[in-house]
Amino acid sequence: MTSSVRVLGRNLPELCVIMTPNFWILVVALLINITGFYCCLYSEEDPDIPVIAKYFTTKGRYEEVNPHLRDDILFVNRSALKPPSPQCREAHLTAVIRHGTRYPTIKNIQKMRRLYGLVESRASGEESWLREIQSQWTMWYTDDMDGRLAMKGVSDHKHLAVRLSKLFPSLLTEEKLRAGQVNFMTSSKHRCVNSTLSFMAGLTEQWAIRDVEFEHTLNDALMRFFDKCTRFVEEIDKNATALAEMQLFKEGPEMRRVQEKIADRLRVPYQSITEEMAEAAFDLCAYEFAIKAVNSPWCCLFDEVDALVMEYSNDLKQFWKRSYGHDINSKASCILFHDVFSRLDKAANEIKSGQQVTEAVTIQIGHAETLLPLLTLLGFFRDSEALKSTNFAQQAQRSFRTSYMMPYAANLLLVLYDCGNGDLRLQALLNEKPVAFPGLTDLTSSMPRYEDVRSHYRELLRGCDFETECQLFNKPVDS
Ligand SMILES: O=P(O)(O)O[C@H]1[C@H](OP(=O)(O)O)[C@@H](OP(=O)(O)O)[C@H](O)[C@@H](O)[C@H]1OP(=O)(O)O
Repeated sequence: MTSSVRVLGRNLPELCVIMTPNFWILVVALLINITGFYCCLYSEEDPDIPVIAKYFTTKGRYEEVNPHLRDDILFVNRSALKPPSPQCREAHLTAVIRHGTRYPTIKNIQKMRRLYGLVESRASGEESWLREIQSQWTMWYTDDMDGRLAMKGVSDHKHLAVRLSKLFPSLLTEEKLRAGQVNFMTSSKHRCVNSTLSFMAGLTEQWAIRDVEFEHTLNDALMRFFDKCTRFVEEIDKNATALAEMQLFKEGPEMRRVQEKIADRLRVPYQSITEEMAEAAFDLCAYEFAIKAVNSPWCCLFDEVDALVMEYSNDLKQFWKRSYGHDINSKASCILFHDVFSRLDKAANEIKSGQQVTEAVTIQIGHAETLLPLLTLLGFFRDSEALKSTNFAQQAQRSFRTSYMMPYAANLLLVLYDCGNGDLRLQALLNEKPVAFPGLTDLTSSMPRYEDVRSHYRELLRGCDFETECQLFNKPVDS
């Protein structure tokens, strides 16, 4: 991706049409050198997309993980599914989905408000992006927004529903929906309930269904298992030392340099740009883009080097609070793991006994902290080395990158195929892209036999007891 510069509020290419490119490049280079004039970068692909949009971690858009959707939000590629033989037919779909694009939580809105006050009153400079913040932009986020679903989040789920009905045209159908063979389960949080209603609306609008309303069940035991797991609550959620690596990185040299560069761009004292202020600025850039599709002037406070540091800081949070950092993080999702496989087993047994599959589709809508522990339990995105405060440089090519795994509306799909003669296959898709089960190399196809998948996870299927794992013994963290 090439970058271009925005000078005096206008895109450089527009200015270049009247002079030879070399002349203008020289002028800009001189401007930067003489005045320290910081130009805000944007991508040549699309000036409305911040160059740093690919580093927004759990506050990133689904479209950045599936760029083809920027042009056609309803595009699907069924040929990517590749069942091992033409006689295979999809028999059951379980989808564990994160809610859609949301507003910031109240704690972050308050940080953003403090940052805006600082920039409005103390920053100085003639840069167009700074003048835009100080004279045009207003702090429009209010405390009552507190993590609620944004309108973009409604369309995230409406569009996802339509794409899944196109991806699985014999499963997610109007007939099955009306027959009660499509079940909806959600976290009780408003963003998840509203995402569920949006997903349903995507289907009912597609099929012009107006004569019936469909039910959904609130199930926090499954969708918010982390709240119910005593050991997680006591040893991780309430224990600041569980996130020590994240905290050390936030106080370390890489983050300090980001803070200094922001202070330099704003021409304010270094001590006024704390790590929290840097995080608030990064969040403002991410939320303005995710909610309004705007390449906000706040994004001009970061270059790509800075964004990689901010991304790693949030990946450290997710790694140590929701993933491989502590064993209980993923073991807390045992209850969801068993729920998913119990439904797959039920469908498999109905197929083997020649019965109709009673539950064709289950849509389960939760949070990043619902999906990430489950992906961890299944072994996805595990690196050889843990993410630490001291190995940022070595982790540049890590697979544990929440910008890729966990955007708004992120989803894990498990599709059971009946290939005839008792041959059942199971395919996993993450964010609509087929993924192999980690460590399960199936020689015949990308779609392993269901029994091979069950065998691969036999220890978890036999054990992984939520009550046992979540009991608060005196055993040390990570045992
Ligand atoms: O930093 P914030 O307050 O945004 O963190 C949120 C979580 O957002 P995330 O860290 O995943 O970007 C939010 O997860 P979500 O999937 O529901 O968006 C979580 O529900 C909320 O409690 C905050 O998590 P935290 O761990 O309590 O900071």
